[in-house]
Amino acid sequence: MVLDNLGSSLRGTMDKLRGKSRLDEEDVQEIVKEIQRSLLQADVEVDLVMDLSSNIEERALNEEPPGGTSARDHILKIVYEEMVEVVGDSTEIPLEPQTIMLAGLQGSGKTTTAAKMAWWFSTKGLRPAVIQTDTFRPGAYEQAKQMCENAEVQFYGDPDAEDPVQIARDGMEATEDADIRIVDTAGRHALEADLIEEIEEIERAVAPDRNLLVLDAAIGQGAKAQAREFDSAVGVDGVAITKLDGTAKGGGALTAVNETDSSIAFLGTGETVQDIERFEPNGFISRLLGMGDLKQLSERVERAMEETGEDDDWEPEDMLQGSFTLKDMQRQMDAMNKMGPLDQVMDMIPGMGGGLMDQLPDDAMDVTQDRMRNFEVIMDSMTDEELEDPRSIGASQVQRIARGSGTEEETVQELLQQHKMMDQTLSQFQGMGDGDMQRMMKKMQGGDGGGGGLGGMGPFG
Ligand SMILES: Nc1nc2c(ncn2[C@@H]2O[C@H](COP(=O)(O)OP(=O)(O)OP(=O)(O)O)[C@@H](O)[C@H]2O)c(=O)[nH]1
Repeated sequence: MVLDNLGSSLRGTMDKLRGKSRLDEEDVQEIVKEIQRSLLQADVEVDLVMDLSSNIEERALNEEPPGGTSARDHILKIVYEEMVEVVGDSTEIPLEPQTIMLAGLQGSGKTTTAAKMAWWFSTKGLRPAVIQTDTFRPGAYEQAKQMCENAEVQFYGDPDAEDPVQIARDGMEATEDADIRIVDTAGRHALEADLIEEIEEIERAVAPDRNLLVLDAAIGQGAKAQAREFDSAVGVDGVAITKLDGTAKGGGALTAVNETDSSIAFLGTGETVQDIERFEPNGFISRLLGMGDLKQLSERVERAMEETGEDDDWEPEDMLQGSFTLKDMQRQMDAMNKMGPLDQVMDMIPGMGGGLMDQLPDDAMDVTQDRMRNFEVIMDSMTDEELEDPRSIGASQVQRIARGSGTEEETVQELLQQHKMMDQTLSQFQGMGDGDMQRMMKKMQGGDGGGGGLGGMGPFG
């Protein structure tokens, strides 16, 4: 993902601050240097890197950390806030009738993004249409038509017409019934005057409510000049970054957002019409910095808690004291099942990103739906004593449980094996720093009140 290196290199530096309550000048300088190195490697433009790092340095040295905050959390918070400042809020895209024009360099992914956005709007209950004005690239018409078919959205184009401005006008008329009209334009270099004149004319013809600049995440230092030119020609209200699934550096896109004083609207993460995400700045930066996507996690947890209900007797801390019983596993499976795969959930917890899950055996947390269902039936056939103390289950009990649950003895063994692996895995998390895990488990239980789930937990708590 974009700027991935920043997260990992920063985490290494941050980890050295564990246990410290104050930052000295040397700490701050080391961190700032690390940030500069990562951003420059990711192709973020030099001036932006310098501005960002000097803001971070100044705040880290002058701001008093709130009482009880560790040095590490304090600097993380500052870095986070400054990065969020650069990417800005998500571009406002109201769910109401509107026209959006896409502009960008050749091959940046405009046509693909047009169809993806149309699909996205259709999932929100709106009726979108794509208007294809690209007469320049042979194949653009067919590609757009095909993708719109896949997305099951209306499409307008005219493979025989030559004037993109006329196509745009005709397209607006032909798609009158649509709520959302997405106007795709030909790829152009912003520094070529005639091409810029053409997009200005299309803009006048369709009078869009907002213009999005489509940028390939791999765009490097050229991003700044391109963004500036498009902005002065038609005005850039937001940016769609494409190809984030590749090994792109992403820094150019960040520069463009900063240069046009706009914000990110959508992220493209693949070639099919569904590979689009609405940009969400907090989650994006949290993940970038390896702090976990707290907002997303809290939403998932809250949803799971609503569905699972609470269990007052259960103390999540018990799991971290090494007494992870089959009953705990039952509850965990239930909650995790509702939240999504455990490795993804773990990735969203602060301090747990950083490839920690990668170090675990692949199947340590692999409880698929089918197995889960089998496991549930098996556990129903166990006595309370067996659930509390799985080690007491011998060969004859395995036989009995298998018969009682109508499953194979092998499956019962598998369950016991799975439990053992989860138990071992959890014991690795014991004594984790900063109480992150404990707090998260407690919150997952809704144990300390505060309106449910992780909602009340600040990212740096
Ligand atoms: N992997 C990946 N490929 C993408 C993504 N978005 C677009 N592409 C691919 O990038 C290539 C160019 O995308 P197009 O949508 O044709 O780009 P365009 O900006 O319309 O191109 P022009 O009309 O030439 O300006 C195509 O092969 C797309 O499949 C993405 O998010 N991920």
